[in-house]
Amino acid sequence: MADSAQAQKLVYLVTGGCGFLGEHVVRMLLQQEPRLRELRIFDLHLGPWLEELKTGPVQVTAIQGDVTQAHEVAAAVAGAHVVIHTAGLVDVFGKASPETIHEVNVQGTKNVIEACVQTGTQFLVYTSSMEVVGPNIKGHPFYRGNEDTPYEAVHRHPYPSSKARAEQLVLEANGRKVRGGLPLVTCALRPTGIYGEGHQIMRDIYYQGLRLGGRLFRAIPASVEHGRVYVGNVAWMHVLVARELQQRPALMGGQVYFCYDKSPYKSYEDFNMEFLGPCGLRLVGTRPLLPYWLLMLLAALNALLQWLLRPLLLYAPLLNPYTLAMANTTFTVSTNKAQRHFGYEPLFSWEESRTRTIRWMQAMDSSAQ
Ligand SMILES: NC(=O)c1ccc[n+]([C@@H]2O[C@H](COP(=O)([O-])OP(=O)(O)OC[C@H]3O[C@@H](n4cnc5c(N)ncnc54)[C@H](O)[C@@H]3O)[C@@H](O)[C@H]2O)c1
Ligand SMILES: CC(C)[C@@H](O)CC[C@@H](C)[C@H]1CC[C@H]2[C@@H]3[C@H](O)C=C4C[C@@H](O)CC[C@]4(C)[C@H]3CC[C@]12C
Repeated sequence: MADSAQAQKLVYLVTGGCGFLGEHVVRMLLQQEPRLRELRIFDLHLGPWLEELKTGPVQVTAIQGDVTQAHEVAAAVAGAHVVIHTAGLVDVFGKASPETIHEVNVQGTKNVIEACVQTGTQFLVYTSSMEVVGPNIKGHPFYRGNEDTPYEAVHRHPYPSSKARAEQLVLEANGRKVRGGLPLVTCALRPTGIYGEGHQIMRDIYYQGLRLGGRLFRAIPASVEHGRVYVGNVAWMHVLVARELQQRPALMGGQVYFCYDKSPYKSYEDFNMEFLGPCGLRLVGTRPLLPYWLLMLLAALNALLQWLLRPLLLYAPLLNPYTLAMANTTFTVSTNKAQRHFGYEPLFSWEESRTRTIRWMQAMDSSAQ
């Protein structure tokens, strides 16, 4: 909570503050940012849990709004010192149209940038994604790369394309004069696959395993490493970068930082079993049970079914051509740029991250009984 020795004078705005990552960012700010006077939470869907936050010393303002509506964004941003922009449509399952994904992720980000410029907010942190880099459409591996590793970032899918364009807009906006004449200072954080309390995909995979009698069937070789990072550490990096951006604008302005911690390098499926195993699930097979060409055929059939059924219902399984290609392509990061630039160290160890996630899943499991 706030330290009396440090004046509580800053106003922060978190867009997407009721999402999986956003909620952790909101709670981390209230715990770790002593200069906070007001915390504004802007989201299309406000959570009931926000009410419990309004009893503390920091003024918590919940704002129901849409980032695609420029006037709503401008009203929320006006008077804020720092904006942390996490709001986005995270869809690789074909649930939303490409146009909607672009409208939210790109136009929404444009609206946030223009709101900062028009109202005089000087600091903007954008939640980007590993997918801005890859895996690319050619399936090139990115093995323990960093922010400077050369890689052919080529995207066709609406989601990574929208994140790449939004990140580019944020970085290009660095240095623009905001109202009052001061420069806008921006940076972008690129989480790899985030896990932890509230991760909807992990929840979906767990219930899929329950439906299959407690079993999951290996589809991806164990040798394919996929970067993962604990949500609490991603939230901590957002809080720290927002603070240090104010102190070191020349160094950090216009920069990108991968989000990382000590989570082990494993395949997507093996990593998930760190949490699903203690909840009673079993991963069948030491190597993929089906040949890759058959998986590709099944993924293509899922995509065809989704298209055929769309007028009647939303069919959006985990397996589609894009998710299969992603899961089957090594993408891991090994970097210390955030540590070098603003002293980032993970707040949660791998053991703590794993324990917290397991506890969340077991609590979910008991409520599902
Ligand atoms: N989950 C991951 O593994 C991961 C990895 C890297 C980056 N990211 C990025 O982190 C951010 C948060 O992702 P998440 O996993 O928490 O997703 P999420 O869907 O749980 O949260 C997104 C939040 O944004 C809100 N939102 C969506 N459209 C909006 C709109 N038009 N106006 C206002 N609010 C809107 C949603 O209501 C939701 O609360 C996204 O920008 C995503 O691209 C996520
Ligand atoms: C059905 C099997 C092939 C199964 O293994 C599919 C897993 C698949 C659903 C996930 C594999 C990799 C995930 C993505 C990755 O963790 C990074 C992401 C970036 C982030 O910005 C949004 C989420 C995601 C695209 C994440 C989505 C699920 C996977 C594709």
